[in-house]
Amino acid sequence: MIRFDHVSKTYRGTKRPALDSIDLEILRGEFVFLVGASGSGKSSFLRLVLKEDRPTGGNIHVLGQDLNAISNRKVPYFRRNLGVVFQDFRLLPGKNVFDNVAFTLQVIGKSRGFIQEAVPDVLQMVGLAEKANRLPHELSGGEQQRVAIARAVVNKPAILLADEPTGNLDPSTSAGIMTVLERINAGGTTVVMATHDNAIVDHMKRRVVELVTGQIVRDEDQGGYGMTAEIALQDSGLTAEIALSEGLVRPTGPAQPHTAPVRQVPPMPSTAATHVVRPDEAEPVRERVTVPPAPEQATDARDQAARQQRATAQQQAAAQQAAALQQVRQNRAAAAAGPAAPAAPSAQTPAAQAAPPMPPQSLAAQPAQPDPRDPATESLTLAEKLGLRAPGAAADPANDQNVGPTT
Ligand SMILES: Nc1ncnc2c1ncn2[C@@H]1O[C@H](COP(=O)(O)OP(=O)(O)OP(=O)(O)O)[C@@H](O)[C@H]1O
Repeated sequence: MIRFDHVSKTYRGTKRPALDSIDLEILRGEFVFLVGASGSGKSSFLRLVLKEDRPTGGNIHVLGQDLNAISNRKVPYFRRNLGVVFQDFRLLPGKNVFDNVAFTLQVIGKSRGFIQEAVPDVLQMVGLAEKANRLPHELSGGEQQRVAIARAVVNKPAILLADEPTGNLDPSTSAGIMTVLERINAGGTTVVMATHDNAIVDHMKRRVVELVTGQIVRDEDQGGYGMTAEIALQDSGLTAEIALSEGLVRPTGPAQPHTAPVRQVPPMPSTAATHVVRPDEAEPVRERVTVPPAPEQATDARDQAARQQRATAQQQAAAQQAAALQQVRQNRAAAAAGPAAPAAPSAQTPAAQAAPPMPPQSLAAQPAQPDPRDPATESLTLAEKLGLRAPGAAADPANDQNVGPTT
């Protein structure tokens, strides 16, 4: 469904790659959390999947297509298979809920009849059937995000990419959003979600892929948020090499075959739920959701072997990770206290002992660098970013489509 082979991305004017030889395979029906400190490469990963950007090395396949082989002209058609949700909702302020969702379908030329049927269906699924006539500013943040999700999935994409969809929401509203995303995933849509929300990741127990300075340092079934993801890179000087050498994470090899079963979850109530649905609480979904055919199949045997391998490695790594993290924190505290208070030796982890303490000066070595964004991408309209219209293509004056730039 999504396959990265040795994929690297180095932005113009930067030396360090944002993504550094990534190998990863995500199969149909999976729900994958992408975690990692700020600047670790999560959004870059999502942008590459969306073909919003080009890798500087390696190959990406999405839905069986080699992204290098898709011409710019065909990108909007490719993107119709993908839904995207952002932290900041990106709704059209002058359009009501119904029209915000219908917008996607209008742009790709769906009939009025189809729209009249599909939009209420999807609004029902996200629990907003009663609010179809509201304007975005008349909705709560969680409701606005559900409109954005409805818009992203109304065309029944095979893949939903979500970049910190709960980033602006309180915990209980976030839980409601996750219920919606689980429901969408249960309908067969593969969900890849970049997040800093440790509570959600820990609670949902889904596959977790962790990035440190552009490298995958952890790929774990039913994983938790993890420890390295809690440490802001700018604050720690942590790199993938340090994380690996200190045993904070276990090394990962090339992409492993992996299959996640598609689960069924209950229908959404008309108000946001404050409870994240767990697999063992699942009931059949009522909404009409298209399950796209699997472009590739992993065998049960391969899947089991991969899961077994991960489970064993996770158990072995767990104790080591805890000890190593404690050592890193001790080292940082000691370094912050200055030379009069050297780091206390610890018998817990040899690797952690061998590693140099991380002084606060290292923070300056990796400042947050909001490097200039690619002007070509920045100038895209919302319709173009959603992949609904080819970049530069004429907007339909009958519809309010010529919006954006949106960032
Ligand atoms: N268009 C760009 N031009 C130059 N550098 C960029 C660009 N986009 C991202 N970067 C850099 O690439 C690295 C990875 O950024 P990315 O946005 O992928 O990280 P992230 O994990 O999504 O961070 P956050 O959690 O803060 O959103 C960072 O060092 C960032 O400054």
